[in-house]
Amino acid sequence: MMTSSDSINYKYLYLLLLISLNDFKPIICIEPLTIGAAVGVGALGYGFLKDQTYCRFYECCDDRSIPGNMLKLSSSLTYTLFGQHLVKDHVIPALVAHLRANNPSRKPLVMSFHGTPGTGKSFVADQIAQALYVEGPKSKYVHKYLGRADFSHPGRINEYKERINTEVRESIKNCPRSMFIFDEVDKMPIGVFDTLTSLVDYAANARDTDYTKAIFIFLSNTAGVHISDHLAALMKKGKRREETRLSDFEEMLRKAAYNLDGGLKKTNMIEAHVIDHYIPFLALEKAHVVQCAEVEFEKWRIHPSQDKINTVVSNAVNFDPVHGMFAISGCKTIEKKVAMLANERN
Ligand SMILES: Nc1ncnc2c1ncn2[C@@H]1O[C@H](COP(=O)(O)OP(=O)(O)OP(=O)(O)O)[C@@H](O)[C@H]1O
Repeated sequence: MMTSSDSINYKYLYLLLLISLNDFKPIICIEPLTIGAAVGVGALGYGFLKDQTYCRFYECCDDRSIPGNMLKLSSSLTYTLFGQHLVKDHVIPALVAHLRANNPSRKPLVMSFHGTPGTGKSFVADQIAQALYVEGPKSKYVHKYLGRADFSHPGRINEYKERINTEVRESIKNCPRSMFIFDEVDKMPIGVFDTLTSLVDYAANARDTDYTKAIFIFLSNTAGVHISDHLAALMKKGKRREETRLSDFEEMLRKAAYNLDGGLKKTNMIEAHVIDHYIPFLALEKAHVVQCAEVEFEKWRIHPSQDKINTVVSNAVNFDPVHGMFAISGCKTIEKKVAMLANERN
């Protein structure tokens, strides 16, 4: 049986129902938006957290994976690179200026390394990659091309141009702090870099991609002999090797790169002055090759006498017939010779 208090309760219930129905309308309207927003925020948050976690363990285009450790480079070049004072003196400041947060330059850094074989061009390029990227030269942001292997046929020049253009654009779009090392540039067909000029030049900074943070390094033997001749001439005049300066070689290198056969010949990259630094790798003398041999013996934990090291170097290295003081292949063959001797001992 229904009591009066029950009927009052029903009234209240009816009122409550009205209120909640009224309230329900906006809730019904708002709900899809609210759910959408919540899902969106959730997805963003998830993506952010996932990126944070992912980039903590895997390589990303960020400060953790690309620390740009110039102190590391400076110390590794100081202790491991022999006979190349010009490289130490100029490559590090060039990189430091380029990596500065408030770098006013509106173009990528472009350096061209020149020298005879085995003077340390690839060695230095690898050390730069090692210092800039946690993954070193194996970083997915370091792109290395070999003239002979990648671009050997003059008949396929247009294909090569297209490849360089596309790969460089895509790589920089993916990570503006990418590095490109073109080795054996002297073995590449003339004109192969022409399409690169528009990317590297000041005017070419596209709206959707930041090209200014990239680094390009060209390695070649072009003008290596000219460097040796000039160095020998300066030394004959009484200049010590360590007293030679970049200005003694720079203009000569620019002209030689433009005029001698190879990937940079007659390139508009030189005409447009987009190569910031021409770095000469001086031909190595016997004393430097001995230092390389010492390092290699050290790797095998063998400590031969100085006489023994001198003998190994004399047997392994040929000196250029013109000046008689520069090792023709620099330190290039020393690693294999020492490894062979070490294996014979074991
Ligand atoms: N100046 C140097 N100081 C110390 N080690 C060196 C030097 N030059 C060369 N080496 C040693 O010799 C090896 C071969 O040198 P590297 O490949 O850098 O020569 P390169 O100049 O690039 O020659 P190429 O023009 O033939 O490619 C290096 O890995 C390094 O161990």
